[in-house]
Amino acid sequence: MEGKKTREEVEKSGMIDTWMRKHRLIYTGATKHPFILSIRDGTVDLEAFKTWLGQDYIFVRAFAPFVASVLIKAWKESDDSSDMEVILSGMASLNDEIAWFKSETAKWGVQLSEVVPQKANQDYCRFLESLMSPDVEYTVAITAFWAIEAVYQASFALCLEDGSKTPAELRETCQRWGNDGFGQYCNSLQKIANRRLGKTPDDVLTKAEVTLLRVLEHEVEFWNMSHGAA
Ligand SMILES: Cc1ncc(CO)c(N)n1
Repeated sequence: MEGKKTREEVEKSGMIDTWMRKHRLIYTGATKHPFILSIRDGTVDLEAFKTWLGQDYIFVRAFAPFVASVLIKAWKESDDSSDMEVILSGMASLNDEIAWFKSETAKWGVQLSEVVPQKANQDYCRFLESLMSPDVEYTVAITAFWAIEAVYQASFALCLEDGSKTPAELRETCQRWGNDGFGQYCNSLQKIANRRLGKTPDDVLTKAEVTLLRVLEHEVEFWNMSHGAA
């Protein structure tokens, strides 16, 4: 029988892996959502895809300042100067991403000026804003940042696996988050989070775990906007 792991044992394997096992169900709910599975099996409703596209553009506009706030925390609090470069590379790709959203929405005939943020999106953006507060520890913020990116990486990578029937016109979208480079970037974020979580006091550790769960819940709700629970 497996006993409770000591703090020391958990640190060796990495807190993120431990939490992923512990919260497997909600993690799977966020990364293998019916909307993603519908892309993967080729049955996706293109109206649902367009809804996601317009809503995600709004999300990314709020996500960029959140990433900027993580950069500030890294600069002030990090014990490793290379953290900043990883976060900065993430900011640079967001610049690219915003341009991509503009051309992709134009391609699909989605009028960005007419997209109204839905409730799940508003809630998620408000949550991001709460994490931008200087009172939120760098360790908590970087854990959230990793989770937000990792959900998209895992979800879209699934649509590119052998045997997936992702429609040709959606492959570029899936590549954006499902490509190996983005996977490496998520691994770098995970390493930073693990390093920080390995030496954080218990109260901050608990805050980071709760924040991770909130991210996963918001991701599920976000997918639900386009597909499922109306
Ligand atoms: C909702 C959501 N989560 C994560 C990402 C990853 O950048 C995104 N673009 N949108």
